[in-house]
Amino acid sequence: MPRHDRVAPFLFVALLAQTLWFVDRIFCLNALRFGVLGTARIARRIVADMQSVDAIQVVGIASRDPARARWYADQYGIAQAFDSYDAMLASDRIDAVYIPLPPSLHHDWALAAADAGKHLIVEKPVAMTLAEAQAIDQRCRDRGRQWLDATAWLHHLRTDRIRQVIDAGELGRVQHISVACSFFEPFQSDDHRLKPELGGGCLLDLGWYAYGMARWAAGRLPVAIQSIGRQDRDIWFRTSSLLDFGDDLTATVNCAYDTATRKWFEIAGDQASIVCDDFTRPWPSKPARFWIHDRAGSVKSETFDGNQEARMLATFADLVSNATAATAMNQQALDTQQILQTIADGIAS
Ligand SMILES: NC(=O)C1=CN([C@@H]2O[C@H](COP(=O)(O)OP(=O)(O)OC[C@H]3O[C@@H](n4cnc5c(N)ncnc54)[C@H](OP(=O)(O)O)[C@@H]3O)[C@@H](O)[C@H]2O)C=CC1
Ligand SMILES: O=C1CO[C@H](CO)[C@@H](O)[C@@H]1O
Repeated sequence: MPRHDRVAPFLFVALLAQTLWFVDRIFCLNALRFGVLGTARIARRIVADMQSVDAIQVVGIASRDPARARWYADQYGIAQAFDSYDAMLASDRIDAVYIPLPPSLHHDWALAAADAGKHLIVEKPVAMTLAEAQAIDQRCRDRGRQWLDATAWLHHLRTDRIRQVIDAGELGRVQHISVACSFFEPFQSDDHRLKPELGGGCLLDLGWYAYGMARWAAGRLPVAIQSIGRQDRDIWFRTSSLLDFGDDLTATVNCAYDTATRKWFEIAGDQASIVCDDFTRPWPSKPARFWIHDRAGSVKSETFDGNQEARMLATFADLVSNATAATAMNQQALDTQQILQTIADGIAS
């Protein structure tokens, strides 16, 4: 056989593979097709982050108000505007939904999404109660759908590095965790954070980060919690808690709407402590960072690039494409919800 006859089939296959690769890149054939429920403020940022992830395509947005959905779609380059949340869930052009609704609506819409065969990313807090969060988890498992809470700091490269520092024993034996998250009064008019019926209050909002951070650092649920709190306008404006994780590990956690913006933690070991002053989201225009203070007083710092939201979204797309549940992340979310529930029940009684 002449040489070119032998080479031709290989050239053809290579050309075909390259063409398919280009078609896939241009038309995003394998991308996870996302729809967004509601026109939340946070969705503007997350939609932009979704649009930066190759494995994701934002194909629709739904609103209670069709004109608002249309405006939002035009403004943010989203192909389809849906006139209602139900219409979007009924669409077979949507594989997954992002749910940035007020907390009291997360449970019902997450169940509806899973029932409609959608994978889902639900904003924090996952739900109002542990029972609701567990129901979402169970329903997704029953329907073979993946879910994740949008707690982006857990996905930052910095967070992986902090875990490494702890696991490598650089802090020695970890004894105490301190966390504080706050900002001074929700300022948007009509903010769901100020409305008890929509799940308002600092405990579900900022407590999700603060108590969740303590659970993440400890790697388990506390065995006992003591809390005090202050309410204003029927919602939590401040809670402060002492958590006992057993085995001589404790934490103090504060979340509030009555102090200026704070988002810091310290994990203290018997050899050194690690301090981070912006763990929920890096301060604007600054690289993500932390400091390790050792017992001799020397300090070293590390900084990190990277977009935690984009990394979270890429992780989710990967989980869906591999049909793998986010088991550890889901457990972190359920445990966080359990801690918040215990605190709310404990202070209220
Ligand atoms: N991960 C993060 O960094 C952040 C997370 N969040 C979380 O995201 C969620 C949304 O917060 P945020 O962006 O402030 O929300 P917004 O108040 O800006 O928007 C919520 C959207 O929900 C829809 N909605 C449906 N029913 C109601 C209702 N009864 N009242 C009000 N809105 C309703 C509305 O869309 P429409 O009318 O178009 O249907 C509205 O635009 C919360 O769970 C919050 O905790 C918030 C900020 C940052
Ligand atoms: O999740 C969020 C990010 O942080 C904000 C405060 O700075 C919260 O209010 C919001 O709900």
